[in-house]
Amino acid sequence: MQNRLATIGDVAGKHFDFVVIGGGTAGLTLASRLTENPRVSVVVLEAGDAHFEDSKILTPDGFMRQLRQPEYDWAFWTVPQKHSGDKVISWSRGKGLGGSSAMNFLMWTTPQREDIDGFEKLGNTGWKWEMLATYMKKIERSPSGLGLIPVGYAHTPSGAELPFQQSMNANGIPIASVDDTTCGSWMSPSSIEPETGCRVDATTAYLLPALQRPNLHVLTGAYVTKLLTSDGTRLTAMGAEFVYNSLLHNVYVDKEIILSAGAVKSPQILELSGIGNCKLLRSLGIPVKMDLPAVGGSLRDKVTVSIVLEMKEGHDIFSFNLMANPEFHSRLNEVYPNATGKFSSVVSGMTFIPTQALPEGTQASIFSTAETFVQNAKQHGLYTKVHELLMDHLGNSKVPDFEVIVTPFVPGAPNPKKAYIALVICLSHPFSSGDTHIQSADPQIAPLIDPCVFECAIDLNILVEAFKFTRKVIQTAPFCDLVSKEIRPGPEVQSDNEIKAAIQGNIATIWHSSGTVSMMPKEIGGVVDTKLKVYGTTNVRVVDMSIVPLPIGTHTQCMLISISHWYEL
Ligand SMILES: Cc1cc2nc3c(=O)[nH]c(=O)nc-3n(C[C@H](O)[C@H](O)[C@H](O)COP(=O)(O)OP(=O)(O)OC[C@H]3O[C@@H](n4cnc5c(N)ncnc54)[C@H](O)[C@@H]3O)c2cc1C
Repeated sequence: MQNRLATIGDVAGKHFDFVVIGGGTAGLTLASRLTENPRVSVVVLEAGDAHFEDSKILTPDGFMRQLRQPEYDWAFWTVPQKHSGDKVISWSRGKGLGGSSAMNFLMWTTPQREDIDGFEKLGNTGWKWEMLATYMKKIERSPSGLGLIPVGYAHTPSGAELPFQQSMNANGIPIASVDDTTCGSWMSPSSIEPETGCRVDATTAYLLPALQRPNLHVLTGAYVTKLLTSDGTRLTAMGAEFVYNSLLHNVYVDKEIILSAGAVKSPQILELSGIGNCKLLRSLGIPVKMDLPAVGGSLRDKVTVSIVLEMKEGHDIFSFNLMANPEFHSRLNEVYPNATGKFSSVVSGMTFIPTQALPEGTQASIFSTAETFVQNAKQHGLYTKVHELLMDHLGNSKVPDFEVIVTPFVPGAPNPKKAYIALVICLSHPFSSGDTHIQSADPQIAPLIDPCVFECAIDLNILVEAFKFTRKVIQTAPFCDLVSKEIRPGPEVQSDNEIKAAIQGNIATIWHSSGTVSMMPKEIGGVVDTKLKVYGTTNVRVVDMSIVPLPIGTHTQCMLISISHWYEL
């Protein structure tokens, strides 16, 4: 396969109809779609390596060995978060072919109708759930679908998922079964090959079946530093500049440049190309090509806090540390007689919960914080259309406000022979938003990432209540019978203030960054139009998570791959 990749000689100084920047989730899906037409030539420039047949990628739990490794992960950090005691947050993004789809947790969830319909309510005519739903069905290979992504259930869940679901149910949360809401408890499907149990990412699903096409050229190790644009009131991209083996090269485009470098790097490339906030660009000595102040703004990600539990022995709960330990394999063979391939941990249990499912007093406290937020934001002229939609979500019992994920992944398990489960509590629709901007004209210097976590108090309030609710579920049968003790943050954390401090001190993200090149009308902070074209340009599009203008309550890969199929070139 490696020898089907392009060489620098195939690309440098050459012309292509389409130049796709970033061979990640969206980029490879698009490149595959575009080259279905043999008359169209496409080059993909990917900064990272190919990683073909790499067990850290193919084995579902291999991401534990990828996280923060520079070969696989851009491994960014945020700036200190001032509403979380100046904590910096690890901000992983996949590097190499497949991008973040090669290092994600494989969870496959279709988006909530209201999330996608929200795109249209922001002024993006035509972006409706029904249209996207057609593509969601087409991309899945399942008993009902003929698409390229096999979607199914992993053979080896940890064993904690069903009892947790039953305890959720005992606390009023239904087992999810209906189509019009994601709310409820689910066994999560994964993007996984049923026979081998291997990960399926954008490389395996989209690139490999297309790689033999003579009109598709993929160059790895090609780090794009800027777009080459003509001058004029409407910018036209002539090509892109990239570094390969420490040398600068150009590639030229006849039709369109498509930026698919992800929610951090796509805005970085625009700013390095002189497209962004003119004041910032001038301050860094970058010639301004297009004053587009919203580039890099509206960054949102779903923050999380975890409750880590040590599980009792003798109940066949298999966390990552046990699954990886050969001592436990004979028991695993007995418990999972039909499992094929290597034993590998997966994330299978998730529950989406609206605040309406919480006790009445709790709901009242959340709504009172929300009202205070709205009043303050309106008073200071900071109340946006996005906030308005998030308020609608909060008031809608079909739309989840938080999620609890049962994960068997606890890095540094204190006792390698015991099972540990982390319940990851995740905010579904953060109100707080921040930005990511370049801090230097040097493309090798990482941009600053400031998600402004908890700037809106309502986010912290929801997480505190979600934390208390999750603890109640942990103490409910049958799940409580499996738990030996809470080891993080620990039973001493009880009052609201103690819980707040524990959340602020342990905050993480679920890596669903979006919004930094938002699709919205320009007047309200948009960077791309409904055809995903950058305002003021004739041939620059952005197709990746950065265009998603609202936080999405579910996991993002299914939605993004559907978008990459749907949008018209
Ligand atoms: C650790 C982790 C776990 C996740 N878990 C899940 C999950 O279980 N389920 C789910 O649905 N979603 C999950 N997600 C989110 C989901 O995977 C992402 O939202 C999605 O894959 C992002 O796709 P993208 O195309 O926007 O960017 P990416 O897939 O990240 O692609 C961007 C590509 O551009 C390349 N690139 C960047 N800069 C340059 C440059 N200057 N020149 C050339 N190339 C460049 C990168 O190397 C990368 O390959 C997870 C994400 C992460 C990071």
